[in-house]
This record gives sequence, structure tokens and C-alpha cells, in this order.
Amino acid sequence: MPVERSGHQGGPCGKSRRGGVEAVPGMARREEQAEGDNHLSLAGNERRPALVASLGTLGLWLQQDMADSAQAQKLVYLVTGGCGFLGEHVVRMLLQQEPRLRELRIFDLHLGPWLEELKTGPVQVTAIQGDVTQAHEVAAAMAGAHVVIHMAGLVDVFGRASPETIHAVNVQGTKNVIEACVQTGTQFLVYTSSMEVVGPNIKGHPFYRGNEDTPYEAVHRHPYPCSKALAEQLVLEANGRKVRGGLPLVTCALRPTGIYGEGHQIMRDIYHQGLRLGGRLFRAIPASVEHGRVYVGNVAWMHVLVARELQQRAALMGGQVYFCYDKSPYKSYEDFNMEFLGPCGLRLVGTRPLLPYWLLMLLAALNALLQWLLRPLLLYAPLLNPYTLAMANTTFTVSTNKAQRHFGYEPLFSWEESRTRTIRWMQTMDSSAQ
Ligand SMILES: NC(=O)C1=CN([C@@H]2O[C@H](COP(=O)(O)OP(=O)(O)OC[C@H]3O[C@@H](n4cnc5c(N)ncnc54)[C@H](O)[C@@H]3O)[C@@H](O)[C@H]2O)C=CC1
Ligand SMILES: C[C@H](CCCC(C)(C)O)[C@H]1CC[C@H]2[C@@H]3[C@H](O)CC4=CC(=O)CC[C@]4(C)[C@H]3CC[C@]12C
Repeated sequence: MPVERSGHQGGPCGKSRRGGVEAVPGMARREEQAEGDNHLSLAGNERRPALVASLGTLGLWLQQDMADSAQAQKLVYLVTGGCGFLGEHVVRMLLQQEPRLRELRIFDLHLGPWLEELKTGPVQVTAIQGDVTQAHEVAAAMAGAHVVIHMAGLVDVFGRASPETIHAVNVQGTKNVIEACVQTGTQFLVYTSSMEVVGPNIKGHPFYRGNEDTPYEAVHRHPYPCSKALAEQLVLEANGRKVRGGLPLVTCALRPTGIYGEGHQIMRDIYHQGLRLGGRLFRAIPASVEHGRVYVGNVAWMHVLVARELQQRAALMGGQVYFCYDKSPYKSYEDFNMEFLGPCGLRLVGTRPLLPYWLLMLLAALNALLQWLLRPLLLYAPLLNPYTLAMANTTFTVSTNKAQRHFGYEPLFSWEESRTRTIRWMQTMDSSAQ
């Protein structure tokens, strides 16, 4: 099987319930047992029509059923950043869609109160307050885990955190997760990367309906995309390293485009900005600039699937990157947001940008200057800055089926459902604010 590689160029800164054998770290005996179980399972199915025949066969089935249920719930997953916007969706999705879960560990700097409600279910939910920058905390949390989904990160393109802090969390944090896998014997690592590791680049080149192999000059200067690109590279290079017990580490990276859905903070901010402006937003970006967006439920579903299938198809999926995609329409950032803000009573004024681009750029630069001047006194971090303007103003859309080909991904939520769910969430937010 040829190994597919990502097509971007340049350095970082510059519902299937499969059974089968799981390669559980340090548990060769379990593998042997699972192979045996598989064999038994076949034998059992073949003999099913002969049910009437013998008590011996019945005994075999009973044994088989017991072995199946013992097998069914045996995996320990750890989700770093599990209390964030995407993390909460991934945690809930895992509990709904991963029948082999025995324990779900949620590792985050800030634990959410909603975790309490999950603790009464059949899966053991363990909340761990910890910091990915602290190697010992990560290693302690990871001991005995089979799969880690690493999505803890500082998502900051507004200048709230320093470049050093972004690097520490996103890059050093990822190094710590990889080393903890090696030390503790965790064999499967899924990393939540970002479209930002590819682009848009500093030159503002469009990426139009591209896929994982589309050639593109990936050059960044901003700390966030730089850190994500470095971290992704570390994760992919770690594929194949031997973990404790001697088995190879299997890694892959998912690259969501701009995520939207219930709990999306930026959407909340834009909504409140609109309310402050008397229910209006003013078009700043030409409608022709397309921006890739993907529904949070589908991104979560993709994480669940990739984590499951990575265990079955390590040779194909190890070391690979996958864009996260669904059926959300290609639109400009602002027009897309209006799909949700419109039904909540907001209006986008203008069919063309109200201000010329040079003036917006000037305002963005002014915001950056003000941020720098005010830093000793307060944190001034508006949505508009030179980086976010460049992001919003550069076409970046994805058209790929790599995830479908490699691990059978199909979006769980249609566009209509994703839209309805997001609107419903915004309307509850709206009524609770009144
Ligand atoms: N929101 C988006 O549009 C996109 C997000 N991503 C990636 O998805 C991941 C999740 O992003 P979101 O849920 O949007 O962000 P978020 O900020 O809502 O969630 C990140 C979580 O990580 C936790 N965290 C931060 N620093 C930590 C530390 N030092 N130790 C432990 N936990 C820490 C935070 O407390 C938070 O719960 C990130 O890695 C991000 O880069 C990728 C593409 C798009
Ligand atoms: C905040 C930006 C929109 C500002 C509009 C303006 C200029 C009129 O005020 C957002 C435009 C594009 C967004 C980013 C994009 O979706 C890709 C991302 C991927 C990530 O991994 C994290 C988030 C983000 C950087 C996202 C952040 C907001 C925008 C810059």
C-alpha cells in the first residue's frame, strides 16, 4: 500500500463497530486471547443453524458471549483539552459511539461542571485537572491508556497570550504527550491539528477546494499556525517509535477547517458585537472569498472514527494527515455566519465591503498598535487585527475524500442538521441572555 503524504511544501515556520484484534500495549496475552476469540466467534456463527443439535454448542456460545462482553468494554481513552469547545463534543461523542470504552479520562487545565453529569453512566469518566506543559502530569494521566486524543491547545490569533506561552502549550505540550506515550506504552495517538498548518500563508495565496496532496507554499509567521505546524510534524515523525512493551506508536493528525457549532466562542462574540451595533453587522470581506467551515459534531465524529480505525488499519493510517470536512457550504466567513446569525435577528449590511481593504488594513494595524501600547495596563484583543483580516480575506477551502477512503468517514450530521443545531444553540443563548 503506497504511503500517502501531505502535499504542502515548506517547513512549519517558514457507525461501524468493528471487532477484531486490538494491539493493546504491553498486553500480548490479550492479543493472543483476542485472536482466539475471533476464531471462536467464526466457529460460533457457523454453527448457529445447528442450535438444536447439542448442549455442547450452546455452552460454546455462552462462553463466547461472555468473552465478547468482557472484550467489549476494555479500552481506556484519554482526551487532552476535553473540556474545550471541540473537546466537549468529542467526549460526548465517544460516550455515545464507542462501545469498547471502559474508561474515559478527560485531561484539562480547567475542568467543566458538565463533567459531573457524565459520571453516572456505564463508562468510568475520570476528570483530571492538569497542564500539558508539565511532563510528569501528562505521564501520570496517561498510564494504562490505550488511545490518546490530544487536542489541548492555546487557540489564540488575537494576541491574548505571548508567543512563548503558545509555543509551550502547543509544541512542548505535544512533545510531552508523545514522550508519555513512549514511556507508558500508549500505542495510539490522534492529534488535533488545524487547516492553519497549511494556510492561508503569509502571501495570501488562495487554497481553492484543495486536498491533502494539493501543493501549497505553507509559510507562516504567526505563533499559532507555527506552533500547530511544529506540533503536527512532531506527531507524524513519532509514528513508528517503539513504546514501552516494544510495540510501535501509531499516530495521525486531523486538520479541521474553521469549526462552528454549539459552544463556539467566536460566534458568540460576533453575535454580541451585532447586538451592540443595533442588530447589524457590516460586510468587511468580499462575498467571493470562500472560507472552509466544518460542523463540530462532524469533527468530533471524525475523531472517534479515526481513533477506532487507527487500531485496525495502522499500516494505512499511521503517519497520515486528514482534513476534517463535511457538507457545509462554501461561503465567505461572514456569509456563512449569517446562516446562524440571520435567524437570530442579525442583518449583514452591504452586498460589497463597506470599507476599502486598505482602510481595514489600517484599522487592523491600529488595533495591533493599541494592543501593544495598552498591554501594561489591560488586555485589548479585538477580533480585527492584521492576521485575522488576512485569514478572513483569503480563500481557503477543502474538497477531499481521503478520510472516507482510509477509514470510511461519512459526516454524521447533514448540513441542515448542523445548521439547525447551531441556530437552536444560539437561540437558547439569546433567551438566556435576556
Ligand atoms: N476552533 C477551531 O476552529 C479549530 C480548532 N482546532 C484545534 O482544535 C483543538 C481544540 O480547539 P478548541 O476546542 O476550539 O479550543 P478551546 O480553547 O475551546 O479548547 C482547548 C482546551 O485546551 C485546554 N488547555 C489549554 N491549555 C492547556 C494546558 N496547558 N494543559 C491542559 N489543557 C489545556 C483548555 O482549557 C481548553 O479546554 C485545538 O488544538 C485547536 O488548535 C483546529 C482547527 C480549528
Ligand atoms: C476572527 C476572524 C474573522 C474576523 C472578521 C473581521 C476581519 C471582519 O473582523 C476569523 C476569520 C478566520 C478565522 C480562523 C479560521 O477559521 C481558521 C482557524 C483555525 C484554527 O485552528 C483556530 C481558529 C482559526 C484561526 C479561526 C480564528 C478566527 C478567524 C481568524
